[in-house]
Amino acid sequence: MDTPVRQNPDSVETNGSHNNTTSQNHVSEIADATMISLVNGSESPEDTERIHWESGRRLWRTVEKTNANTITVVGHECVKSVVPLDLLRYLYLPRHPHDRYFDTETRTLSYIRSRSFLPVKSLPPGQRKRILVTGGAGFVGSHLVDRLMLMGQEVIVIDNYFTGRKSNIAHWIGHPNFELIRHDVVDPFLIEVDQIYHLACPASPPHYQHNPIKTVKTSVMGTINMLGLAKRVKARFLLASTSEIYGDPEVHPQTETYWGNVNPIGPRACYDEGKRVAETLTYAYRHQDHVNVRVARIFNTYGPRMNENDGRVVSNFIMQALRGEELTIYGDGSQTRSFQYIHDLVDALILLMNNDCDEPVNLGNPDEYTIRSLAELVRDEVNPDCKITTLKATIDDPKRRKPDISRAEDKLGWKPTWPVRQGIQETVQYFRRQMEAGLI
Ligand SMILES: O=c1ccn([C@@H]2O[C@H](COP(=O)(O)OP(=O)(O)O[C@H]3OC[C@@H](O)[C@H](O)[C@H]3O)[C@@H](O)[C@H]2O)c(=O)[nH]1
Repeated sequence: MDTPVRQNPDSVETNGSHNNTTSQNHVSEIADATMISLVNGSESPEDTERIHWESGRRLWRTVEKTNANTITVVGHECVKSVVPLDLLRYLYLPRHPHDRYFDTETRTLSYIRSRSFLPVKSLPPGQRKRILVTGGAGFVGSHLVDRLMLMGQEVIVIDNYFTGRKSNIAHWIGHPNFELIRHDVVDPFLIEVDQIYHLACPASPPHYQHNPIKTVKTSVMGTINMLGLAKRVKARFLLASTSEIYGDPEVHPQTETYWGNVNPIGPRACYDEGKRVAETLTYAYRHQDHVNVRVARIFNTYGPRMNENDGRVVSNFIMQALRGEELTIYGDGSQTRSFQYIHDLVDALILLMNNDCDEPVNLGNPDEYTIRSLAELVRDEVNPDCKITTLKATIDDPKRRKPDISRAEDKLGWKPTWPVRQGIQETVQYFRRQMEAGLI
């Protein structure tokens, strides 16, 4: 049951568990089309994918990969969340930022109004849902929004931009299926919707510890407000909970039946206990008021659109390596985490929302790494000359963390498909391009 922790990053294979190969033979030639090249993983010409994009119409083709393990689509047919990866990458990994131009001489940014939107599925009215995503401008929220939009759903985002950014979802502003509202979930909010993905809350330890009272308020009052809304409009409610509810776990790997080991007065308590209460509230509304609820316990997740100054380990290491700085390990680096790529999480969130399972479900990648081995992996990928240094350990830092995902496998038919190295490569590409574009 307990598989070995990765010590040597070279042992990370791009093993072929990913299904996702697809062939698109739909080729169109448009003389004046703007061409966007999207490159998957290696930048060899055979691996190039191209989108032809013209006046609101996307006419596209992908070149079949020579490597059968390459991921070219994400999502699950049973919930109609399947989307070609190149479309998503167009949104978070454009060769050139499509809505802005940075003048390096004057250091000014010119924003260009988008000419057109990526095509979204046209769903019959009976199938199209109105979906509220709280925290939809954040890292996880914005990827979820992209997927829901491409699936043809009607999406309403509320965000107070404490850690979220308008630029994460700017590409949908003005779309008839999309609405963006600046709102803090601590205050009540009324709207007619069918589903609520409740993600709003700072998730990185430095961010949630910055104002612990506000973090508790966000978790508790925000969740009460959204559950109250779900009750009133009879919407299905999904809570983004966290592996942090297990605290510094004494059970390894962590199953959903484990009650956790949380210091209630430590610096992490505002988040850990806040989310524990959020879960308590969710099941209280289920039992007392028959609200239809789902609870996702999200383990460490990384990917493009993390804030460069987020403070979490993956973005810290990548930014340090890109800047040629020392990679900072807190403590001796023997603590472990299991890292899941963002697309795997979005797949699972949509599956869970549309599944009958109303028990908490762990969502994470069980591939466990020591923090030191992660530092070595990032260093080797980005800049082998970088040094790795150790700093003081943080208080109450969990020593080991790894999800038992049997319930997700069993109930949702889901398991992660992105190997860590591959996700890291794509995240590095993202941050590199953000730097090149002068955005960070
Ligand atoms: O620069 C750094 C940053 C972090 N770390 C260490 O790396 C490990 C992971 O730290 P992170 O801040 O990325 O994430 P944590 O696991 O502590 O918390 C996370 O848990 C799960 C999610 O719900 C949240 O995103 C977040 O709270 C910790 O041991 C931390 O001390 C470093 O060694 N160096």
